[in-house]
Amino acid sequence: MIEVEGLTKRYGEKVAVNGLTFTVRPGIVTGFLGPNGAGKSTTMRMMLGLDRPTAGDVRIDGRHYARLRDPLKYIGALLDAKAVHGGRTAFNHLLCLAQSNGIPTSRVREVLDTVGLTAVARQKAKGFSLGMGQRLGIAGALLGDPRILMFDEPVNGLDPEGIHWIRTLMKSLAAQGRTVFVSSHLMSEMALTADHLVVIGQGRLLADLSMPDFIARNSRAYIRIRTPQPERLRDVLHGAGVTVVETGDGAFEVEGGKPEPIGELAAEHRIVLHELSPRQASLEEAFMRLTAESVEYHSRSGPPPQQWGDGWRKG
Ligand SMILES: Nc1ncnc2c1ncn2[C@@H]1O[C@H](COP(=O)(O)OP(=O)(O)OP(=O)(O)O)[C@@H](O)[C@H]1O
Repeated sequence: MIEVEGLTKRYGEKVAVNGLTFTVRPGIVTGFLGPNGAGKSTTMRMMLGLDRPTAGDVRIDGRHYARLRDPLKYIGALLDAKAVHGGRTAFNHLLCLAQSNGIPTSRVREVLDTVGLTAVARQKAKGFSLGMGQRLGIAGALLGDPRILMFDEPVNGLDPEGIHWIRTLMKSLAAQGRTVFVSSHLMSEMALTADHLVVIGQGRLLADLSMPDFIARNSRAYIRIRTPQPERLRDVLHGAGVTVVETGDGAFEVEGGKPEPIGELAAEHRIVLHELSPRQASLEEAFMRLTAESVEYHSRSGPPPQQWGDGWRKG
């Protein structure tokens, strides 16, 4: 179990992590979600004693990281897959880690086998692909057979086979009763992997709830309508007590309900409809709504300005 209480980290004026309190429980995969710059990596670094909190506390199975003897036996982490001495072979990299943590050499062979790197164990890590590097980092996390595992953005840059492999691995580690904590900025990925979600934005806790609860609260059902007579339709629906919301792309949305009565009302008033479709908001949309206020680096929505890309015509 990982217990986080009032965890805060300031870098000068910047508050990277702001009074976080939550618990990561064993037996399930807990997804740690937040937009870029939300404070996920900083939180994970403090959990591992790599950064000192400005305030607050983290306990690993009841103890501070610094108090753990042979910490790799309690908690294994993949923070940065590139943090490997490139001149070392995969085997030697793991052997160094094992020897400094009182772990037998036989375990090095076991974890190489688990992550599928046995055939390249004697190759230097600098020649590894991104996926192989990620597998080597995971082998390091598994080395001490720890009860707690932590992965920072483990699927970044991986191909579908690699993503599937990591997802299956995380679920099986949780099924063995281990605590699995995994960060991502992609809701779609977490929806397939996590049983529980901790969502942060600008260092603050935004949600701490089970995946089914997140889905129940956020997968909003609505009806999307497009018409060439928007004013008339708005008035008719308004008159019938239906609340419509304009989406900004010329369409309307009506929360909940069924499309049939709306189609019938439109027909009764001879209003042409170009679209009348029941929709379900995706979890990605729900996540973006939840974190919208706290996104640090907004991109423009919509198409780029007209003048972009016109330069080549004049040349
Ligand atoms: N050493 C540092 N010095 C100053 N500011 C920092 C430092 N480390 C992180 N920050 C700032 O703290 C905030 C949180 O960063 P962090 O890397 O923890 O976010 P994140 O959620 O992991 O983001 P990402 O998904 O982009 O990796 C960011 O605004 C970042 O610029």
